[in-house]
Amino acid sequence: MPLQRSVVRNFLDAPRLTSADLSMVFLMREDDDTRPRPMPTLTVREVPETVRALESLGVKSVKIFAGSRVRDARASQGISPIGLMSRAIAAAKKTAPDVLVMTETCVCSHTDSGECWLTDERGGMDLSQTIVNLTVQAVMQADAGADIVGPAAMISGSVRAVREALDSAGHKAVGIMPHLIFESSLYQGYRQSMGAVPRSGTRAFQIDPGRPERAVHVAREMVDEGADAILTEPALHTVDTLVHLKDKIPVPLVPFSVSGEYLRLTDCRDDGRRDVKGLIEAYTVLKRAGASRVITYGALDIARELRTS
Ligand SMILES: NCc1[nH]cc(CCC(=O)O)c1CC(=O)O
Ligand SMILES: [Zn+2]
Repeated sequence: MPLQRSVVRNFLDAPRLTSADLSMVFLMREDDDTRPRPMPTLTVREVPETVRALESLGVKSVKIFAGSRVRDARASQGISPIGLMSRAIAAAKKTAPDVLVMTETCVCSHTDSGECWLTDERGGMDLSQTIVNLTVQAVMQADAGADIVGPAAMISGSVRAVREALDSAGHKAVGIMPHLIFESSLYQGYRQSMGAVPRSGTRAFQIDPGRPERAVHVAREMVDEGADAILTEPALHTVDTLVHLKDKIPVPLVPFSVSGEYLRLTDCRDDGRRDVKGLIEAYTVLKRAGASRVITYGALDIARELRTS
């Protein structure tokens, strides 16, 4: 029977997108680094006011990405306890202890090659040393106050190694949400902004979009290794996988709406902000599809928009 009476219709309405569904992305830069970038960035000094604005609008979590100015084959600055990542985490946590802080845990913003892996003396992939770097990074991020770390290199065994390292460092309460990444052209804005363009031109371990069964395999492996949740990216291009995985794996799925999605689905407004209505529509789809949360560069502007609409 058609639902004509609006009181009945409203009663049965699906839940709408709210600001609590969203996680805000911070791409960090140093104060004196004014190089123009395709994506919005943030300095540590700007973290407190931004976190306060997010919290007051109901956005309860942030995901932080940060690189190093000095880069080498070993990503040695990536594990610095006084690096940009540590300072950003500490600034957010000091301002608002109840705002959940997630991080990216990867070497591509710390290597001179822009690759998500370290090289050995002969220039080859050194996966075991890459994993060591990731474990040290994860502990350093947890020491600074991170609630959930995010191994993003898609290296088999890295989630387990990070779990073991966090546990032995006394960070049993810190969660792990690894990135499940499909190959895509939508990462350019991010890579250019972070100086993380891979020298080889590709990311060795990302999922070939023609092989979705591989995503299921990798997701299972991540859960077996100790993942508490899984981040999928790009968000819209993996919505089929999200729906599929929801019945297959026992952890929450959190799409990451990447730089290319932000740049393509928003419009410039007269007041300098971006029109985020297209993002709101897209994330409503993700919520319907079963996303537990959505990580997005638009969280602050969407929260403002939802408040007034
Ligand atoms: N290190 C993996 C990583 N971390 C963040 C992004 C992309 C995020 C975005 O585009 O917003 C990627 C993918 C990649 O560089 O291949
Ligand atoms: Zn990486």
